[in-house]
Amino acid sequence: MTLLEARNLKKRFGGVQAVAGVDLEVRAGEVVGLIGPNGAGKTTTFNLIAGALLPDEGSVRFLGRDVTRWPAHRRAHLGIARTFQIPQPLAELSVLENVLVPLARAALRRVLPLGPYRRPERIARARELLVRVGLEAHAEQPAGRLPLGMKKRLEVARALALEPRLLLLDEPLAGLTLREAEGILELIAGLREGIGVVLVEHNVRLALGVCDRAVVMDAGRVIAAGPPEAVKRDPRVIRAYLGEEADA
Ligand SMILES: Nc1ncnc2c1ncn2[C@@H]1O[C@H](COP(=O)(O)OP(=O)(O)OP(=O)(O)O)[C@@H](O)[C@H]1O
Repeated sequence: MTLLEARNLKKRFGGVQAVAGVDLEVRAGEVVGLIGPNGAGKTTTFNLIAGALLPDEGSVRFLGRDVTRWPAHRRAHLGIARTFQIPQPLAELSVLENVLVPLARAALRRVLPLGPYRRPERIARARELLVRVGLEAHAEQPAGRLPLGMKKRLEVARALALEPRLLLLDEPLAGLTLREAEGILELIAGLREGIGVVLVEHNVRLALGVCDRAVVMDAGRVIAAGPPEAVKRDPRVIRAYLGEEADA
């Protein structure tokens, strides 16, 4: 089932054509890697899908509806959740409370009786989400004191609390040690059940290891798209990545 269909997206900032006609489709049950070197236009494309930016041209359809001009919060209500490259937890609150906040928001959206903020079933659900992302042992700690790798896991739990159909992950591996990154990749691989995931990542090798389909961008355009095995052998991808692969 197709969740997201973006067609011919274009976005210009002054003299820079950041996105120059991008098509992107995401189906339920797949992780799509949106890959490309620095400045390729990945973040801009991500923001056009999340609704943080509006395109100059092109369209975004989600669950069969045209959401091209919708603001981010309306898209979130319809089922598009995102994480941020730099995690922004409510630092003074505990890890558990950080998940309770979006759970209360999701209840509000579904017009369920909101009840007290800490109702037992909501706490149970928050704990389940913490188990899912491997943070159950840290539930009572202040979120601000978690190391970066765990803050990124918390971001994922907070996004999952909104019960999204599409989860957008903005460079979840940025700034992590290789070991932390491998842990997050394992977590991402387990997320795809029933939902679509878009993973923005500039490390092509790591991203290709986890995605079902890769969309590779360079200079605002899609230069290759398909299963990771095919994309890896694509001469345009090899050319765009020669420098980067040498350092990776
Ligand atoms: N708000 C903005 N104002 C001006 N130029 C921008 C803005 N956002 C992005 N750009 C420019 O658009 C181009 C694409 O940037 P974008 O951030 O989408 O690339 P990216 O692939 O996500 O790169 P990175 O991995 O470095 O984040 C770059 O040349 C960038 O400088």
